[in-house]
Amino acid sequence: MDHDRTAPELVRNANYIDGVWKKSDQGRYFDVVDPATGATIVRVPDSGAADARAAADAAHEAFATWRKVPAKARALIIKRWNDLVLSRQDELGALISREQGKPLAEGKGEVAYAASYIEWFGEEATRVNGDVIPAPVPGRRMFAVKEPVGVVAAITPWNFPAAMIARKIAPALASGCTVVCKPAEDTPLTSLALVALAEQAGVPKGVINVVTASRERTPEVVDAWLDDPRVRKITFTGSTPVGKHLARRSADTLKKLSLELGGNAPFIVFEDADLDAAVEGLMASKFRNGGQTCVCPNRVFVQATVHDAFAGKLAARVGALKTGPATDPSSQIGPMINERAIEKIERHVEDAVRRGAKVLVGGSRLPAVGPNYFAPTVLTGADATMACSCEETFGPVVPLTRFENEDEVVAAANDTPFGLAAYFYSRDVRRIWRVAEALETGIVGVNEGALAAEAAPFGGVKDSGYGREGSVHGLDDFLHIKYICQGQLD
Ligand SMILES: NC(=O)C1=CN([C@@H]2O[C@H](COP(=O)(O)OP(=O)(O)OC[C@H]3O[C@@H](n4cnc5c(N)ncnc54)[C@H](OP(=O)(O)O)[C@@H]3O)[C@@H](O)[C@H]2O)C=CC1
Ligand SMILES: O=C(O)CCCC(=O)O
Repeated sequence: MDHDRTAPELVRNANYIDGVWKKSDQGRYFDVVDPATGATIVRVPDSGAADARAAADAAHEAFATWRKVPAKARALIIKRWNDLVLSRQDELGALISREQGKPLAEGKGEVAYAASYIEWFGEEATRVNGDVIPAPVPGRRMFAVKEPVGVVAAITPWNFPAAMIARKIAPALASGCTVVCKPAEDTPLTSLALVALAEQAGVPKGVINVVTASRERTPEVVDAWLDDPRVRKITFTGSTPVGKHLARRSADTLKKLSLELGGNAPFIVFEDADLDAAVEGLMASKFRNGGQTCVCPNRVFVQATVHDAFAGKLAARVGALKTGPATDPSSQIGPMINERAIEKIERHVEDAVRRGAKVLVGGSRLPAVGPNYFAPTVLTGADATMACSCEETFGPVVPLTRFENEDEVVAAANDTPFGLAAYFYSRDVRRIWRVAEALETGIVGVNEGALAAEAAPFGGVKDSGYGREGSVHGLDDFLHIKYICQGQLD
């Protein structure tokens, strides 16, 4: 690490298994690369099946004792973890920005966001209440108690390397589960740093285990967990094809699954909207993490009567965005995560233009800024035949589609296999409830572009997955319900 101030104790280059920092069984490593420059930051273990099994062994053994630690004691450890994370916000923010590319303010913001989930689930740990059920016959006592499911495998993406770890590992710890985790190839360092802080906070050995792997070896690691009947749950955030693969491969051991998968969020601007507020909301939601967020608007529908006014205001804002590395505090859009991401964005823009869309702003790579940069882009004349309307672009591209009426736009918004988030702007209260109820998504933003909050249930429907993270529902998937029935004693 050259240009940031992250202390060496937070920049780990080892797996963490059974409370020990160790290299992989085979002694292999892979490079973690700075997406802004392509330079190697550090090398971490390229693990395989033996490392995955060792992690599962440790998690299984630790489960026997961790599940019995009183909820209040677990909550105190989680609270200490939260305090340590917040006390290192600047360093962790710099590390996130370094390996993931998001601007420094967003990197630090993600640390606070991650900590909010840790704090939340620390508090929720003490509220895992059961039921006393009225018995249908005299003398009988009936109870429903909640128990941790067991070892949980957390497979996390690169776009929010801290927040995704926090909102998977914190509820697991809170409910009494133990964890094996495999972070994305592109961003293992933040996960390892968070786990180093969990260790300092007093999380006992074996309760959290992290195994890093390159894209090539990831299936070997995850398959070892999928085949292991001791792993009782998978919590995954990432692409829909990988999520479906995990669901199929979990069938033989009937694991519980939480799948937070891709989106194709519609953002609808009705003619009765406050156009300036709609532009603000779109800027906040679309350009968060450079457009690499599963709840980012992917299709923007604007009613014909206000289309040109909205497009003009939006183009002015998007054209003024500053693209550059996290080392420059004025950067608002960082590099995309890797060459594959840039290629997908470029393919979507080229396809849209070939099918008749017009580039209002941007439209191409920015090689003068660096290898993985794409200009913030606004397209007009987008339609449902274009790749940018059917697939998640995951980049800073806003395709505008003109619409005439409410029925037409709701049908278009729902015309996708995905169902994670949707947004619309309107000042008509009757329309607000009608449209919010008609949209087939797990999350709806009404006159609001920034929806994220630890107290809110986050998750989708249809091909965007199932299960909810955060909120009072966020522990449900880590628990099962046991019915205890006591008969009459003489
Ligand atoms: N819902 C969301 O927040 C996210 C959505 N996406 C969508 O997916 C697209 C592709 O991104 P990508 O990073 O390739 O997403 P992936 O779904 O491939 O990666 C997410 C996680 O799954 C792991 N993984 C990949 N293949 C397997 C496998 N066969 N078995 C088990 N685990 C696996 C990855 O490991 P490794 O990194 O080592 O391959 C990573 O930890 C994006 O453009 C975006 O559209 C991506 C990330 C997050
Ligand atoms: O799945 C993602 O893209 C990360 C979650 C973003 C959020 O919490 O808003």
